[in-house]
Amino acid sequence: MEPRLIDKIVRAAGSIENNVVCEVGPGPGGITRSIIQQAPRKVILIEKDPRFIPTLELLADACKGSVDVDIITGDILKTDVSHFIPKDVKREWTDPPPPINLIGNLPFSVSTILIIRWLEMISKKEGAWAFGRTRMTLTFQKEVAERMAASISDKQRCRLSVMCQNWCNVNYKFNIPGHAFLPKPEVDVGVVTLTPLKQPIINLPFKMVEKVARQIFSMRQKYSIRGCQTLFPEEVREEMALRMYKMAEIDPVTRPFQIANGEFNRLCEAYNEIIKKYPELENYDFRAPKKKIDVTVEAKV
Ligand SMILES: C[S@@+](CC[C@H](N)C(=O)[O-])C[C@H]1O[C@@H](n2cnc3c(N)ncnc32)[C@H](O)[C@@H]1O
Repeated sequence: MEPRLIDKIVRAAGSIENNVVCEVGPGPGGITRSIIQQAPRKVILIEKDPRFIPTLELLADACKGSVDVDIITGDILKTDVSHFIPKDVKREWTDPPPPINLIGNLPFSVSTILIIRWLEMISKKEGAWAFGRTRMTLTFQKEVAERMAASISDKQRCRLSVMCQNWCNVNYKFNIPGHAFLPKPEVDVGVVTLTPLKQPIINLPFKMVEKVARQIFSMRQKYSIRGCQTLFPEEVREEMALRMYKMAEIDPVTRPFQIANGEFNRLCEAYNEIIKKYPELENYDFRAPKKKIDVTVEAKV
């Protein structure tokens, strides 16, 4: 990639001088060189492919004495970066973000899985988020970046938008044309920065928010209550979904992409109330092989 574009990705992270920078998937170190030039306090490189490690070691040797570089051969999906972050950079969650930056230009298939995994860690304040509201700068396929940032009524709005925006401030910085990369991807690239919010909009467990958002968006073009019904077994589906919409004061004919995050909050809170009352419904999974659950709605209301 052109040096100008590499610098642009690093600059999207803001000032990284004196920060601890964790780069995921450095490859032969294109972005790493640009990171090192900004005088960070420490650089942590996590690269899965051992063939790139000797080049990264040469790079680390070249800046010995000026920047401390840790090289970890491993899969970011299985690595807890918190082990490599100095303890003194820890901040309270409500403080401004700690001087830590996670930066990565990973294959698209990895970055999309990674952001979901990281959102769950943010929700639990684990890993890099045990140090406070650690910021991320990552590249995604342009369409995925657009979905992450999509606001209400945007045609790209989906479960990923609700999930990302529930735990983070999503800042879609800019696009990089696919032809700027080697090998050339078929699609353009979107650079996104995410800063965890002090308070999530929906303050409920990650898995529950994910389940409600997944089912509601499962029928994108239909009334949102149709997708919501799939949160419940067939016998009680219509009754329970209607109850959920009444409790949340949402019009059942609203389409999924027209539901704002605050309204999702009311829907998730209503779902939480319903499963507190009917705990046997909590593990219902529309996608699992069918089995009958004994719920007598009338008797329990
Ligand atoms: C698209 S290349 C980008 C290289 C470099 N960051 C750049 O921008 O020029 C992606 C890099 O991520 C690495 N990678 C892929 N999956 C990974 C994973 N799960 N954990 C860590 N690194 C990974 C690949 O080996 C490769 O070096």
